[in-house]
Amino acid sequence: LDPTLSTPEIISRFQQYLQINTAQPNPQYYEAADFLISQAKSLSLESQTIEFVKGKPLVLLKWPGTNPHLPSILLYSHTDVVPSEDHKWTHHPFSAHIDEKGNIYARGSQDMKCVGMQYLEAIRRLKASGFQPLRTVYLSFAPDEEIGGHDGAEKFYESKLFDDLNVGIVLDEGLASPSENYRAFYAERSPWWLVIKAIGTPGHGARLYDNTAMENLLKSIESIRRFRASQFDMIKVGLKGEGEVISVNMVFLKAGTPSPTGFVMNVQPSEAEAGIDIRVPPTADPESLEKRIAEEWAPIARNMTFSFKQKAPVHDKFGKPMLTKADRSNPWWTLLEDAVHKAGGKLGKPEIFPGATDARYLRRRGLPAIGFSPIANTPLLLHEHDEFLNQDVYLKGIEIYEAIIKAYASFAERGTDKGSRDEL
Ligand SMILES: CSCC[C@H](NC(C)=O)C(=O)O
Ligand SMILES: [Zn+2]
Ligand SMILES: [Zn+2]
Repeated sequence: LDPTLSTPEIISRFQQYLQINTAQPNPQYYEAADFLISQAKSLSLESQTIEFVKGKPLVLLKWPGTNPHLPSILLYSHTDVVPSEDHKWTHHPFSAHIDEKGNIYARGSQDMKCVGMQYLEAIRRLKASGFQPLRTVYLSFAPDEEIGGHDGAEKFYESKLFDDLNVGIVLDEGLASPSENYRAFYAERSPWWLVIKAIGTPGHGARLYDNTAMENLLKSIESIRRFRASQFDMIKVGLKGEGEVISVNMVFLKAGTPSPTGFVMNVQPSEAEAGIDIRVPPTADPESLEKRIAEEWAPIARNMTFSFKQKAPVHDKFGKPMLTKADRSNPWWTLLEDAVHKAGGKLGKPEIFPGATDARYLRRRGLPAIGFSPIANTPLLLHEHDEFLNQDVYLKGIEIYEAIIKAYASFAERGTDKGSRDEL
Protein backbone atom coordinates (compact mmCIF):
# COMPACT_ATOMS: atom_id res chain seq x y z
CA LEU A 1 0.00 0.00 0.00
CA ASP A 2 1.14 3.55 -0.82
CA PRO A 3 2.46 5.02 2.47
CA THR A 4 1.55 8.56 1.36
CA LEU A 5 -2.11 7.53 1.62
CA SER A 6 -1.81 6.49 5.27
CA THR A 7 -3.74 8.51 7.86
CA PRO A 8 -0.62 9.73 9.74
CA GLU A 9 0.88 11.10 6.52
CA ILE A 10 -2.38 12.73 5.45
CA ILE A 11 -2.74 14.43 8.83
CA SER A 12 0.91 15.42 8.90
CA ARG A 13 0.60 17.17 5.52
CA PHE A 14 -2.44 19.09 6.82
CA GLN A 15 -0.47 20.10 9.92
CA GLN A 16 2.45 21.29 7.80
CA TYR A 17 0.17 23.60 5.81
CA LEU A 18 -1.51 24.86 9.00
CA GLN A 19 1.88 25.58 10.58
CA ILE A 20 2.79 28.11 7.91
CA ASN A 21 1.88 31.49 9.37
CA THR A 22 -0.21 33.08 6.65
CA ALA A 23 -2.04 35.45 9.02
CA GLN A 24 -2.88 38.89 7.78
CA PRO A 25 -1.42 41.48 7.66
CA ASN A 26 1.92 39.76 6.94
CA PRO A 27 1.18 36.32 5.49
CA GLN A 28 4.14 34.09 4.67
CA TYR A 29 2.85 33.64 1.13
CA TYR A 30 6.07 32.31 -0.38
CA GLU A 31 6.38 29.58 2.28
CA ALA A 32 2.81 28.54 1.52
CA ALA A 33 3.45 28.62 -2.24
CA ASP A 34 6.62 26.50 -1.86
CA PHE A 35 4.71 23.95 0.20
CA LEU A 36 1.83 23.78 -2.29
CA ILE A 37 4.18 23.41 -5.23
CA SER A 38 5.99 20.57 -3.47
CA GLN A 39 2.60 18.89 -2.99
CA ALA A 40 1.81 19.42 -6.67
CA LYS A 41 5.14 17.84 -7.64
CA SER A 42 4.46 14.78 -5.52
CA LEU A 43 1.11 14.46 -7.34
CA SER A 44 2.56 15.15 -10.81
CA LEU A 45 0.27 18.15 -11.26
CA GLU A 46 1.36 21.03 -13.45
CA SER A 47 1.95 24.20 -11.46
CA GLN A 48 2.46 27.89 -11.99
CA THR A 49 2.70 30.85 -9.66
CA ILE A 50 1.13 34.12 -10.72
CA GLU A 51 1.75 37.42 -8.98
CA PHE A 52 -0.97 39.82 -10.05
CA VAL A 53 0.56 41.98 -7.33
CA LYS A 54 4.19 41.56 -6.31
CA GLY A 55 4.59 39.59 -3.10
CA LYS A 56 1.13 38.05 -3.37
CA PRO A 57 1.47 34.76 -5.24
CA LEU A 58 -1.50 32.79 -6.49
CA VAL A 59 -0.64 29.13 -7.05
CA LEU A 60 -2.45 27.50 -9.95
CA LEU A 61 -2.31 23.72 -10.39
CA LYS A 62 -3.59 21.70 -13.31
CA TRP A 63 -4.67 18.10 -13.74
CA PRO A 64 -5.26 17.84 -17.47
CA GLY A 65 -8.43 16.14 -18.67
CA THR A 66 -8.61 13.82 -21.64
CA ASN A 67 -11.07 16.19 -23.34
CA PRO A 68 -9.56 19.67 -23.13
CA HIS A 69 -12.49 21.15 -25.09
CA LEU A 70 -14.95 20.65 -22.27
CA PRO A 71 -15.23 23.47 -19.71
CA SER A 72 -12.94 22.83 -16.76
CA ILE A 73 -13.47 22.54 -13.01
CA LEU A 74 -11.87 25.04 -10.63
CA LEU A 75 -11.26 24.08 -7.02
CA TYR A 76 -10.69 27.38 -5.26
CA SER A 77 -9.23 28.20 -1.87
CA HIS A 78 -7.46 31.10 -0.20
CA THR A 79 -4.13 30.73 1.58
CA ASP A 80 -4.36 33.62 4.03
CA VAL A 81 -5.99 33.47 7.45
CA VAL A 82 -7.20 36.08 9.90
CA PRO A 83 -4.96 37.17 12.79
CA SER A 84 -5.30 35.54 16.20
CA GLU A 85 -4.75 36.58 19.81
CA ASP A 86 -2.30 33.77 20.48
CA HIS A 87 -2.38 33.94 24.29
CA LYS A 88 -6.16 33.42 24.32
CA TRP A 89 -5.86 30.05 22.59
CA THR A 90 -5.61 26.73 24.41
CA HIS A 91 -2.96 25.65 21.89
CA HIS A 92 -0.87 28.02 19.79
CA PRO A 93 -2.77 28.84 16.56
CA PHE A 94 0.14 27.76 14.35
CA SER A 95 1.02 24.63 16.32
CA ALA A 96 -1.66 22.46 14.67
CA HIS A 97 -1.72 20.60 17.99
CA ILE A 98 -3.87 17.47 18.05
CA ASP A 99 -5.59 16.82 21.37
CA GLU A 100 -6.78 13.49 22.80
CA LYS A 101 -10.11 13.81 20.93
CA GLY A 102 -8.33 14.18 17.61
CA ASN A 103 -9.19 17.89 17.33
CA ILE A 104 -6.58 19.77 15.32
CA TYR A 105 -6.19 23.32 16.64
CA ALA A 106 -5.05 25.95 14.19
CA ARG A 107 -6.01 29.22 12.61
CA GLY A 108 -7.20 28.18 9.17
CA SER A 109 -8.23 24.66 10.22
CA GLN A 110 -11.82 25.57 9.18
CA ASP A 111 -11.20 28.72 7.12
CA MET A 112 -9.97 27.37 4.76
CA LYS A 113 -6.68 25.52 4.68
CA CYS A 114 -8.65 22.33 5.31
CA VAL A 115 -10.44 22.69 1.99
CA GLY A 116 -7.26 23.47 0.02
CA MET A 117 -5.52 20.38 1.39
CA GLN A 118 -8.62 18.17 1.06
CA TYR A 119 -8.77 18.95 -2.67
CA LEU A 120 -5.16 17.76 -2.97
CA GLU A 121 -5.72 14.66 -0.84
CA ALA A 122 -8.81 13.74 -2.86
CA ILE A 123 -6.76 14.02 -6.05
CA ARG A 124 -4.05 11.89 -4.45
CA ARG A 125 -6.61 9.15 -3.83
CA LEU A 126 -8.18 9.47 -7.27
CA LYS A 127 -4.76 9.21 -8.91
CA ALA A 128 -3.88 6.17 -6.81
CA SER A 129 -7.12 4.51 -7.92
CA GLY A 130 -6.16 5.03 -11.57
CA PHE A 131 -8.91 7.61 -12.25
CA GLN A 132 -8.43 9.77 -15.34
CA PRO A 133 -10.37 13.04 -15.56
CA LEU A 134 -12.31 13.81 -18.70
CA ARG A 135 -12.47 17.49 -17.85
CA THR A 136 -9.41 19.41 -16.76
CA VAL A 137 -9.30 20.10 -13.03
CA TYR A 138 -7.61 23.30 -11.82
CA LEU A 139 -6.80 24.22 -8.26
CA SER A 140 -6.10 27.82 -7.28
CA PHE A 141 -4.64 28.91 -3.97
CA ALA A 142 -5.21 32.64 -3.76
CA PRO A 143 -3.94 35.41 -1.49
CA ASP A 144 -5.76 38.16 0.41
CA GLU A 145 -9.32 36.83 0.71
CA GLU A 146 -9.41 37.99 4.31
CA ILE A 147 -8.72 41.59 3.33
CA GLY A 148 -11.18 41.76 0.45
CA GLY A 149 -9.49 39.74 -2.31
CA HIS A 150 -8.62 42.79 -4.42
CA ASP A 151 -5.05 41.64 -5.10
CA GLY A 152 -6.08 38.00 -5.42
CA ALA A 153 -9.45 36.69 -6.56
CA GLU A 154 -10.64 39.99 -8.04
CA LYS A 155 -7.65 40.27 -10.37
CA PHE A 156 -7.60 36.54 -11.10
CA TYR A 157 -11.27 36.25 -12.08
CA GLU A 158 -10.99 39.32 -14.30
CA SER A 159 -7.82 38.12 -16.04
CA LYS A 160 -7.24 36.81 -19.54
CA LEU A 161 -5.45 33.92 -17.88
CA PHE A 162 -8.67 32.95 -16.12
CA ASP A 163 -10.71 33.26 -19.34
CA ASP A 164 -8.26 30.90 -21.02
CA LEU A 165 -8.96 28.23 -18.37
CA ASN A 166 -12.52 27.96 -19.75
CA VAL A 167 -13.93 27.25 -16.31
CA GLY A 168 -17.44 25.75 -16.13
CA ILE A 169 -17.87 25.58 -12.36
CA VAL A 170 -16.03 26.82 -9.29
CA LEU A 171 -16.09 25.40 -5.80
CA ASP A 172 -15.24 27.90 -3.03
CA GLU A 173 -15.60 27.95 0.74
CA GLY A 174 -18.72 27.24 2.77
CA LEU A 175 -19.21 27.08 6.53
CA ALA A 176 -18.95 24.44 9.23
CA SER A 177 -22.21 22.84 10.30
CA PRO A 178 -22.96 21.88 13.91
CA SER A 179 -25.42 19.25 12.66
CA GLU A 180 -24.80 16.17 10.53
CA ASN A 181 -25.94 18.04 7.40
CA TYR A 182 -23.26 19.72 5.31
CA ARG A 183 -24.05 23.28 4.27
CA ALA A 184 -23.87 24.45 0.65
CA PHE A 185 -24.15 28.02 -0.60
CA TYR A 186 -25.46 29.22 -3.95
CA ALA A 187 -25.04 32.96 -3.37
CA GLU A 188 -23.77 35.44 -0.86
CA ARG A 189 -24.75 38.77 0.59
CA SER A 190 -23.00 41.90 -0.64
CA PRO A 191 -21.21 43.99 1.97
CA TRP A 192 -22.13 47.66 2.15
CA TRP A 193 -20.01 49.43 4.73
CA LEU A 194 -21.80 52.67 5.48
CA VAL A 195 -20.64 55.70 7.44
CA ILE A 196 -23.29 58.23 8.40
CA LYS A 197 -22.38 61.62 9.75
CA ALA A 198 -24.50 64.18 11.52
CA ILE A 199 -23.65 67.80 12.05
CA GLY A 200 -25.51 70.07 14.40
CA THR A 201 -25.37 73.15 16.50
CA PRO A 202 -22.76 72.90 19.27
CA GLY A 203 -23.64 74.34 22.63
CA HIS A 204 -23.57 74.20 26.40
CA GLY A 205 -24.04 70.76 27.88
CA ALA A 206 -26.73 72.05 30.20
CA ARG A 207 -28.99 73.39 27.45
CA LEU A 208 -31.91 71.64 25.82
CA TYR A 209 -32.24 72.77 22.20
CA ASP A 210 -33.03 71.19 18.83
CA ASN A 211 -30.75 70.10 15.98
CA THR A 212 -27.71 68.89 17.91
CA ALA A 213 -25.43 66.48 16.05
CA MET A 214 -26.02 63.82 18.71
CA GLU A 215 -29.82 64.13 18.45
CA ASN A 216 -29.63 64.03 14.67
CA LEU A 217 -27.52 60.90 14.73
CA LEU A 218 -29.62 59.21 17.43
CA LYS A 219 -32.77 59.65 15.34
CA SER A 220 -31.02 57.74 12.57
CA ILE A 221 -29.85 55.08 14.97
CA GLU A 222 -33.41 54.58 16.21
CA SER A 223 -34.61 54.13 12.66
CA ILE A 224 -31.76 51.74 11.88
CA ARG A 225 -32.53 49.71 15.00
CA ARG A 226 -36.19 49.37 14.04
CA PHE A 227 -35.19 48.12 10.61
CA ARG A 228 -32.63 45.74 12.12
CA ALA A 229 -35.27 44.30 14.45
CA SER A 230 -37.72 43.80 11.56
CA GLN A 231 -35.08 41.81 9.65
CA PHE A 232 -33.94 39.85 12.69
CA ASP A 233 -37.57 38.98 13.55
CA MET A 234 -37.96 37.21 10.20
CA ILE A 235 -35.07 34.94 11.16
CA LYS A 236 -36.38 34.47 14.71
CA VAL A 237 -39.82 33.32 13.56
CA GLY A 238 -38.21 31.01 11.00
CA LEU A 239 -39.54 32.90 7.98
CA LYS A 240 -36.07 33.50 6.54
CA GLY A 241 -32.57 32.06 6.74
CA GLU A 242 -29.59 34.01 8.05
CA GLY A 243 -28.43 35.01 4.57
CA GLU A 244 -31.89 35.96 3.31
CA VAL A 245 -32.40 39.17 5.25
CA ILE A 246 -30.60 42.52 5.17
CA SER A 247 -28.39 42.56 8.25
CA VAL A 248 -27.50 45.91 9.76
CA ASN A 249 -24.99 46.18 12.59
CA MET A 250 -23.40 49.24 14.16
CA VAL A 251 -19.64 48.80 14.25
CA PHE A 252 -18.44 52.17 15.50
CA LEU A 253 -19.60 55.40 17.05
CA LYS A 254 -17.48 58.50 16.93
CA ALA A 255 -18.36 61.78 18.62
CA GLY A 256 -17.33 64.14 21.38
CA THR A 257 -14.91 66.96 21.97
CA PRO A 258 -11.57 65.45 23.02
CA SER A 259 -9.54 66.90 25.86
CA PRO A 260 -6.27 65.75 27.49
CA THR A 261 -8.27 64.07 30.26
CA GLY A 262 -10.85 62.32 28.08
CA PHE A 263 -13.85 64.10 26.60
CA VAL A 264 -15.17 67.52 27.43
CA MET A 265 -18.31 66.90 29.47
CA ASN A 266 -20.19 70.15 29.14
CA VAL A 267 -20.05 70.77 25.39
CA GLN A 268 -22.51 69.21 22.97
CA PRO A 269 -20.36 68.34 19.93
CA SER A 270 -20.96 69.67 16.43
CA GLU A 271 -20.32 66.34 14.71
CA ALA A 272 -21.20 62.69 15.31
CA GLU A 273 -20.57 59.65 13.18
CA ALA A 274 -21.57 55.99 13.06
CA GLY A 275 -20.25 53.05 11.05
CA ILE A 276 -22.68 50.36 9.95
CA ASP A 277 -21.94 46.96 8.44
CA ILE A 278 -24.83 46.17 6.09
CA ARG A 279 -25.16 42.88 4.20
CA VAL A 280 -27.52 42.83 1.25
CA PRO A 281 -28.88 39.53 -0.08
CA PRO A 282 -28.95 39.07 -3.87
CA THR A 283 -32.75 39.01 -3.82
CA ALA A 284 -33.09 42.40 -2.11
CA ASP A 285 -33.86 45.57 -4.02
CA PRO A 286 -30.72 47.70 -3.73
CA GLU A 287 -32.53 50.83 -4.89
CA SER A 288 -35.07 50.73 -2.11
CA LEU A 289 -32.28 50.29 0.41
CA GLU A 290 -30.40 53.24 -1.08
CA LYS A 291 -33.57 55.29 -0.77
CA ARG A 292 -34.00 54.25 2.86
CA ILE A 293 -30.43 55.30 3.62
CA ALA A 294 -30.80 58.67 1.93
CA GLU A 295 -34.28 59.47 3.29
CA GLU A 296 -34.39 57.86 6.71
CA TRP A 297 -30.88 57.07 7.93
CA ALA A 298 -28.95 60.07 6.66
CA PRO A 299 -31.43 62.70 5.44
CA ILE A 300 -30.05 66.07 4.40
CA ALA A 301 -33.07 67.59 6.14
CA ARG A 302 -31.49 66.46 9.42
CA ASN A 303 -28.05 67.80 8.50
CA MET A 304 -26.71 64.37 7.67
CA THR A 305 -24.38 62.99 5.03
CA PHE A 306 -23.25 59.48 4.24
CA SER A 307 -20.52 57.62 2.39
CA PHE A 308 -19.62 54.01 1.70
CA LYS A 309 -16.31 52.40 2.67
CA GLN A 310 -17.40 49.57 0.46
CA LYS A 311 -20.51 48.97 -1.62
CA ALA A 312 -20.31 45.62 -3.39
CA PRO A 313 -22.75 45.20 -6.26
CA VAL A 314 -25.86 43.16 -5.52
CA HIS A 315 -26.45 42.35 -9.18
CA ASP A 316 -24.10 40.85 -11.75
CA LYS A 317 -22.81 42.74 -14.77
CA PHE A 318 -25.97 41.74 -16.66
CA GLY A 319 -28.14 43.35 -13.97
CA LYS A 320 -29.34 40.01 -12.57
CA PRO A 321 -29.16 38.85 -8.94
CA MET A 322 -25.90 36.98 -8.37
CA LEU A 323 -27.25 33.48 -7.85
CA THR A 324 -26.02 30.07 -8.90
CA LYS A 325 -28.91 27.72 -9.51
CA ALA A 326 -29.19 25.32 -6.59
CA ASP A 327 -31.69 22.84 -7.92
CA ARG A 328 -31.70 19.93 -10.32
CA SER A 329 -31.87 22.24 -13.35
CA ASN A 330 -28.18 22.90 -12.73
CA PRO A 331 -26.17 19.74 -13.46
CA TRP A 332 -23.31 20.94 -11.25
CA TRP A 333 -25.70 21.17 -8.32
CA THR A 334 -27.16 17.75 -9.08
CA LEU A 335 -23.70 16.19 -9.38
CA LEU A 336 -22.59 17.71 -6.08
CA GLU A 337 -25.72 16.63 -4.23
CA ASP A 338 -25.54 13.09 -5.57
CA ALA A 339 -21.81 12.80 -4.89
CA VAL A 340 -22.21 13.92 -1.28
CA HIS A 341 -24.95 11.31 -0.78
CA LYS A 342 -22.92 8.62 -2.50
CA ALA A 343 -20.02 9.34 -0.14
CA GLY A 344 -22.34 8.92 2.84
CA GLY A 345 -22.94 12.59 3.62
CA LYS A 346 -26.11 14.63 3.97
CA LEU A 347 -26.71 18.05 2.52
CA GLY A 348 -28.93 20.69 4.10
CA LYS A 349 -31.14 23.09 2.18
CA PRO A 350 -28.99 25.37 -0.05
CA GLU A 351 -28.27 28.70 1.61
CA ILE A 352 -27.08 32.23 0.97
CA PHE A 353 -23.67 32.79 2.55
CA PRO A 354 -24.09 35.52 5.18
CA GLY A 355 -20.61 37.02 4.70
CA ALA A 356 -18.49 37.73 1.66
CA THR A 357 -16.29 35.20 -0.15
CA ASP A 358 -14.06 35.45 -3.18
CA ALA A 359 -16.82 33.80 -5.22
CA ARG A 360 -18.52 37.19 -5.58
CA TYR A 361 -15.91 38.24 -8.16
CA LEU A 362 -16.86 35.22 -10.25
CA ARG A 363 -20.64 35.39 -9.83
CA ARG A 364 -20.36 39.06 -10.78
CA ARG A 365 -19.42 37.81 -14.24
CA GLY A 366 -22.53 35.64 -14.35
CA LEU A 367 -20.52 32.47 -13.76
CA PRO A 368 -21.53 29.71 -11.33
CA ALA A 369 -19.91 28.95 -7.98
CA ILE A 370 -20.93 26.72 -5.11
CA GLY A 371 -19.68 27.42 -1.59
CA PHE A 372 -18.97 24.21 0.22
CA SER A 373 -16.69 23.15 3.09
CA PRO A 374 -17.22 19.51 4.05
CA ILE A 375 -17.34 20.18 7.80
CA ALA A 376 -20.25 18.55 9.68
CA ASN A 377 -20.79 17.93 13.41
CA THR A 378 -18.46 20.81 14.21
CA PRO A 379 -19.00 24.18 15.91
CA LEU A 380 -18.60 27.17 13.60
CA LEU A 381 -15.30 28.70 14.68
CA LEU A 382 -14.08 30.72 11.75
CA HIS A 383 -12.27 33.86 12.92
CA GLU A 384 -12.73 32.78 16.57
CA HIS A 385 -10.32 31.65 19.29
CA ASP A 386 -9.50 27.93 19.37
CA GLU A 387 -10.52 27.25 15.77
CA PHE A 388 -10.25 23.50 15.31
CA LEU A 389 -11.23 20.64 13.05
CA ASN A 390 -11.48 17.04 14.13
CA GLN A 391 -9.21 14.71 12.18
CA ASP A 392 -12.02 12.26 11.42
CA VAL A 393 -14.14 15.10 10.05
CA TYR A 394 -11.17 16.15 7.93
CA LEU A 395 -10.67 12.62 6.60
CA LYS A 396 -14.38 12.27 5.82
CA GLY A 397 -14.19 15.53 3.88
CA ILE A 398 -11.50 14.05 1.65
CA GLU A 399 -13.85 11.20 0.73
CA ILE A 400 -16.59 13.71 -0.01
CA TYR A 401 -14.32 15.67 -2.35
CA GLU A 402 -13.11 12.47 -3.95
CA ALA A 403 -16.72 11.72 -4.92
CA ILE A 404 -17.43 15.29 -6.08
CA ILE A 405 -14.25 15.68 -8.13
CA LYS A 406 -14.78 12.29 -9.72
CA ALA A 407 -18.35 13.19 -10.69
CA TYR A 408 -17.43 16.66 -11.95
CA ALA A 409 -14.38 15.56 -13.90
CA SER A 410 -16.32 12.69 -15.53
CA PHE A 411 -19.32 14.79 -16.52
CA ALA A 412 -19.46 14.42 -20.29
CA GLU A 413 -22.35 16.64 -21.38
CA ARG A 414 -21.68 20.05 -22.71
CA GLY A 415 -23.91 22.99 -23.49
CA THR A 416 -25.98 22.58 -20.37
CA ASP A 417 -23.11 23.07 -18.04
CA LYS A 418 -23.44 26.74 -17.17
CA GLY A 419 -25.25 26.81 -13.90
CA SER A 420 -25.83 30.47 -13.33
CA ARG A 421 -28.35 31.99 -15.67
CA ASP A 422 -30.77 30.75 -18.28
CA GLU A 423 -29.16 32.89 -20.97
CA LEU A 424 -25.75 31.28 -20.62
C1 LIG B 1 -15.58 42.19 2.37
S1 LIG B 1 -14.02 41.50 2.56
C2 LIG B 1 -14.16 40.62 4.04
C3 LIG B 1 -14.65 39.27 3.82
C4 LIG B 1 -15.26 38.63 5.04
N1 LIG B 1 -15.54 37.26 4.73
C5 LIG B 1 -15.79 36.33 5.64
C6 LIG B 1 -16.11 34.96 5.15
O1 LIG B 1 -15.72 36.57 6.82
C7 LIG B 1 -16.54 39.35 5.43
O2 LIG B 1 -17.63 38.95 5.02
O3 LIG B 1 -16.47 40.34 6.16
ZN1 LIG C 1 -12.35 31.95 4.18
ZN1 LIG D 1 -12.23 34.08 6.82
